Amino acid sequence: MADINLSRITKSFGDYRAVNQVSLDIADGEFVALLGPSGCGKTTLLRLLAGFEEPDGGVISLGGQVVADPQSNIMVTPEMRNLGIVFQSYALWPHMSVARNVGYPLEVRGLGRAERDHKIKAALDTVALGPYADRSPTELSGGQRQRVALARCLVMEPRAVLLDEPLANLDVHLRETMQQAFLDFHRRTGATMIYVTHDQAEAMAMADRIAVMDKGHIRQMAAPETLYREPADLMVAGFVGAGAVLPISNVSITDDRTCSVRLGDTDVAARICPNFVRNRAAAHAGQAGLCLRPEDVWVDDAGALRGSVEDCVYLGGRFRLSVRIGQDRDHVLPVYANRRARIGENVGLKVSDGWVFDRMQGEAA
Ligand SMILES: Nc1ncnc2c1ncn2[C@@H]1O[C@H](COP(=O)(O)OP(=O)(O)OP(=O)(O)O)[C@@H](O)[C@H]1O
Repeated sequence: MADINLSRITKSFGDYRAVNQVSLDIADGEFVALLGPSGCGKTTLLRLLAGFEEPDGGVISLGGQVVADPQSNIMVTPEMRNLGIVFQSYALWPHMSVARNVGYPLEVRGLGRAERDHKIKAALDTVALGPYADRSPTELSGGQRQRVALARCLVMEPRAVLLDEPLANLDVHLRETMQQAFLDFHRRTGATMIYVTHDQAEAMAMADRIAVMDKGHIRQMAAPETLYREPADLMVAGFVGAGAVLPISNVSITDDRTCSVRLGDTDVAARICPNFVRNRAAAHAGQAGLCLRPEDVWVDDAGALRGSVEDCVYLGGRFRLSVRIGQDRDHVLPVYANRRARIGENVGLKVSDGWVFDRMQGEAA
């Protein structure tokens, strides 16, 4: 297994920059998700890593070895990069048994029967498919087929495993089971894994770190809980997790981590992005945004902050409301409540947390 480094990678198709100056360091054994909306460049980045595309500029290294550097005319072929790749279509041969599908890359490499059988058994055991060795892939469920594809990738002892939306074809229930299967696989093998998805819940559930992509750029790369609690910009705040970003104009900075913001007729304490504090001018120029997650705001009849209920949905165990503060149409908060609320009801609110950042951050990108 190996660490992976991308430095200022760029790739255009005609005039369109699908990947724009992307730099990324992935540690040996790390599970990284590439997350972003359709067309943001995730698959192109994965294909550049795999060697199916050549970058226009920048350097890609695997385990310290440069595998792509157009300036120095270096372009190592996909076979020589030794990366395992799993796509959403499993690409299994229906006329071969599960065991033969898994062992086929070893046959191509010319390994002897005994060594092959040993590796096939170990790989199938890793994905908990030992008893299915003699079956045809046509007799397996979608999730089991995807696990065969993983085992086939594993027998090659790849430097890293690249996965491109591997669960996209599976139903919701099976997706959750397979997320666990991927996590078990990662724990058992210690493989470096790079997982492309546009599903933020999937990325949050599995990855050590998530790189959020938009229009060919990486907007932020961080642990899921950091992306959720401290989004760097408006795109990340909106794409990762539920909640709302309220434009606010009145921020008073307490110290380099905390501030107080004016909501309705009340002052609310919040955490503030340190970069934003450094650029104090922006805080007063109407660029501030307050990110509130639903669990940050609860109905509390004694709360000084008051608002009018616009929507009420039962989630099981609690209700999720939309509550408008004052007359401003932008100031609608996601709120949790222990009781049902009437539309139009005036409720008190308690805000326990919030994150203030520069709404204009990254907008020029
Ligand atoms: N071979 C190609 N020729 C021309 N344009 C391409 C090619 N491959 C990708 N693109 C374009 O580059 C952009 C990024 O595509 P990419 O497949 O990397 O996005 P993505 O984030 O993986 O999207 P999705 O989640 O929909 O698969 C898109 O606008 C796409 O149309």
